[in-house]
Amino acid sequence: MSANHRIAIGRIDYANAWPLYHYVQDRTPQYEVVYRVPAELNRMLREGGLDMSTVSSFAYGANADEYVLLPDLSVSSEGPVQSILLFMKKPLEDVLKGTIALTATSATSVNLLKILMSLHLKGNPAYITGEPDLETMLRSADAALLIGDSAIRASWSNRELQVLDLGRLWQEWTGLGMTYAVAAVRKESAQRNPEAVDAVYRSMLASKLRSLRNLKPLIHKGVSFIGGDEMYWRGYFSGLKYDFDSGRQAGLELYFRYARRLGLLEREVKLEFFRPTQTAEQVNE
Ligand SMILES: C=C(O[C@@H]1C=C(C(=O)O)C=C[C@H]1O)C(=O)O
Repeated sequence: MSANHRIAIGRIDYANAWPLYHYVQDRTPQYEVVYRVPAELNRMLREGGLDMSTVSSFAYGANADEYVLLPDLSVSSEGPVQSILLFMKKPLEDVLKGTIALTATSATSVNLLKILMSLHLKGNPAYITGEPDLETMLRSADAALLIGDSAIRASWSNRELQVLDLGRLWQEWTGLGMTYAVAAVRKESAQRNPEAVDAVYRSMLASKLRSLRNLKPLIHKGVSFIGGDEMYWRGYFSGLKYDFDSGRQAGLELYFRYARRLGLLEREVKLEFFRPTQTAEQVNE
């Protein structure tokens, strides 16, 4: 991890992050990309096993002193997200005082659920955590929270269950968008190797712009790797937002304040950004 060595980059191994990485090479002289679920990336970045990664936005909040954010990159939604879903086998009023199984792969969404349950819906459920398998989870709980590709697959094959989309619920309650993942760099890595961080940043920005300009390659990848049809994937990628503008930052700051109120975060979070040599506009030209 010292200067002139390849830096290690984490990549969320879910469809929701594809636009940020689809055109980013897995290995260059400057960096190497590692694929994992968010909880694993959160841990690896915290322990210094990665220099930079897309991580749960909650994990940024918990370690904000150690990280800086790459500007203009996020995984967000303004309303329904379609892949952060609470599957309920009982009516909501029972779930509010029942047991909810949480996926062990997440950090943002499990805490978002706790915020919504407690502050918005005035519930007080018990929580258990397990592997993201809906059938197993619902054997010992009244509802189960899944994220990412597991949530997408489960939404296709469990149509008898009631489903709450947490992005939709958050927006109905706060009027704001929600940011689930951000791109964070360890401060020491950004200081030691700014050129490599800059190279990854430019490459991710370019990937985002190219992916969103023409969704077809991602839509085809979704159909062949995960299933569903082209219409589903067009709707999915159109519903997700990948910029991190001031409105989305305000949504995330509100989430951090609620998380702090519930004791889920110890400190107030201030968003701090890496200073790239090129802006998003310049990459776009
Ligand atoms: C949009 C999603 O957001 C993901 C949710 C995360 C979390 O809950 O910690 C982390 C990364 C995001 O990519 C999703 O899972 O579908």
